Amino acid sequence: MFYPSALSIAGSDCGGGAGIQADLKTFQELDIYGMSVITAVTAQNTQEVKEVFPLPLQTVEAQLQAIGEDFTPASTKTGMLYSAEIIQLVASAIKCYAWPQIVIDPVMISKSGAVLLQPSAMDTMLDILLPLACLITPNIPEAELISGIEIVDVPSLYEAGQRICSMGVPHVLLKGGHREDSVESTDYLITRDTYLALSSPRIHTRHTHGTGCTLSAAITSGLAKGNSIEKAVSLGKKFIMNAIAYPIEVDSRHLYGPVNHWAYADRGDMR
Ligand SMILES: Nc1ncnc2c1ncn2[C@@H]1O[C@H](COP(=O)(O)OP(=O)(O)O)[C@@H](O)[C@H]1O
Ligand SMILES: Cc1ncc(COP(=O)(O)O)c(N)n1
Repeated sequence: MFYPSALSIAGSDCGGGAGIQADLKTFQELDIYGMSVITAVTAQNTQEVKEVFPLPLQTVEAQLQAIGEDFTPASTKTGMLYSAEIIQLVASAIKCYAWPQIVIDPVMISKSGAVLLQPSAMDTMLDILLPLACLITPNIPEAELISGIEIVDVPSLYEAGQRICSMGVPHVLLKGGHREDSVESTDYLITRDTYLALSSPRIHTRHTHGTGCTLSAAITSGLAKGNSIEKAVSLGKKFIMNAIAYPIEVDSRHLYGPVNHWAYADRGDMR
């Protein structure tokens, strides 16, 4: 019996709140052996993404190969992939090494407004990466772009989720964090013919940097431990709820402050 392991293929956030850093902190907190393939280095803090440096393709490919030749992660998540060329490398590695349980967090634009996926790369993501995944976790703006459906209420949200399922992925977790008018923050786990609503109280906070990364890493951790998608998503929702509800003040200058990666209440249940 091997120790559960997970891989994050994502960008680096030197400020430590999102990207690879958020993923590895989450894996560690959930007792998962974490690995990383870095696609891009960003110079960012809680206020802005100052610069994006996509890594040379050879550098990304070498990392994928090094992992593939020596490990089989029990589950893998993708975050910031930036370009069509990087997406092609990632999809090839997933197929070549037969990595199971792929979760796509289709990171496109940061909370501070920076482009983390070139618009021209979206079709490549949908055509070649999406069909390899068991779950995709778009926020509302991402789901609108992917599905072409404007989300104004629950029926249109459900329709957008089903449209994304019809593109070749069995589960869509459509996250409700951007619905600021609501008293609850509800995420919807959508399949071609069902949906499950997962609600938590909406918290008024500046600490939302890295929420999507942290949630998808927590779900990926749950999958690595052998949970079903439904159970892994519900554990992930619990993890992010606590990480938002009990924020840490690292510095008073923060704009979109980080979440708290070690703040969940019921550790026994998560582990
Ligand atoms: N203010 C908030 N209060 C409670 N939960 C939130 C809040 N903002 C986001 N969430 C939760 O954080 C997770 C990430 O959601 P979201 O912010 O929509 O994603 P992203 O970071 O990709 O934009 C979801 O589970 C969402 O419900
Ligand atoms: C490297 C990297 N990956 C993902 C995000 C998205 O996180 P957020 O939407 O909270 O800014 C980010 N800012 N940086």
